[in-house]
Amino acid sequence: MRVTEGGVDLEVPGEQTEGVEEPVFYNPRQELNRDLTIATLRAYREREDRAETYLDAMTASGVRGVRAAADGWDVTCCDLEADAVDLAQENVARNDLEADVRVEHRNVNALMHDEPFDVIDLDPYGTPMPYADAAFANCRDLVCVTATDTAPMCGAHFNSGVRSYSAVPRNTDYHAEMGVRILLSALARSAARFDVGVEPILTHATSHYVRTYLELEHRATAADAAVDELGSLYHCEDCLYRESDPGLIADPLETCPHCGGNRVLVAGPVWLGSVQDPAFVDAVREEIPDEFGTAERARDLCETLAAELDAPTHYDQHKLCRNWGVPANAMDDFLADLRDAGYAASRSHYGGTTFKTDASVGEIRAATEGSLTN
Ligand SMILES: C[S@@+](CC[C@H](N)C(=O)[O-])C[C@H]1O[C@@H](n2cnc3c(N)ncnc32)[C@H](O)[C@@H]1O
Ligand SMILES: [Zn+2]
Repeated sequence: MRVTEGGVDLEVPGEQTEGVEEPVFYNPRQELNRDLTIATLRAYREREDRAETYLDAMTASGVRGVRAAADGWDVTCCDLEADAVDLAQENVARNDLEADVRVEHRNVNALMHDEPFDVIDLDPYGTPMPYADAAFANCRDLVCVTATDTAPMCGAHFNSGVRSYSAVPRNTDYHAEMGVRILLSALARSAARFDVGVEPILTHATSHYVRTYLELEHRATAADAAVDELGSLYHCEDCLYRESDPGLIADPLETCPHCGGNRVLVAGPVWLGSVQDPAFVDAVREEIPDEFGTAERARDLCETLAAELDAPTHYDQHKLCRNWGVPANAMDDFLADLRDAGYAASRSHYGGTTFKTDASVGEIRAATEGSLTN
């Protein structure tokens, strides 16, 4: 099957569906992820012009590497599977690229330990954690990470999440964001082992995966600063009250300060810090050309991300209203009530009914209750 994506031509094996036994060499549902990757690489190089080498660590069809090479990056593609390596080589040859692209048939962990790269892109099936140490030990500037194991990360598959992320994830109404913060916590701790500090400059949770871009600083004090961004989340299952608590030692609430209930979940260590650099996200948005297949969605996503309030968890307006036994009103009116009451509030990219605010659940109720009656 012939596919064109982002201006490059690819041959990929016939019809492919995720979850079947055949390996998925090319997943069209990840086009938004790849379009944003290319835009991010462009924005990053604008800012850091020394960045030249890009490792497409799990290349499959070669699509990321070919697209990056077409943009002038010095690319190495790698895959463990011989079929993928053959396919990637064919796709590199098919595109008449000016730059040489190397395709390695190796376990990428060994490759990453052997040579440094400016940018490393980890795009495995499931959790990226088995590759994190080698990436942080040897990457110079930027590590890009996809994680598709959302059920473990968000606490729905609890034991698997604990094993993969050495943390306690909890299944809450902000499950995708729990996944983001569990993933970032594990990545920050992996990097810290090598005296590397991470700063997430772009992060999104989109249709069953999380994607994050971590800028690295190779200094022990930067690693300390990243570890300082970790902490715990306490979450009341009854009234949806939540609280964040910085530091690696949790001091869990015995009862909920809002409703007095004792069904308080504790999650952590999670990343409590920022997950974007809004100015960088704006720059990424500027690098998305109309020709990209997901241009409109990618730009909308960047716009929402850049405007998203920097708070550790989001709320779902419908879930709150259901809990309160009142019908939900228009999101813009709801957010306007919060702002009129003096709170910061924004939409969030986790879904059309989600928002962020610095108000507590009780304060949200009080600020919006006038507009939420039948
Ligand atoms: C999700 S696919 C990659 C998709 C591709 N990056 C894209 O955007 O279409 C994961 C790939 O990782 C490869 N892989 C798994 N473990 C690996 C390892 N240790 N080293 C290198 N490649 C590996 C698999 O063979 C598979 O082709
Ligand atoms: Zn409560």
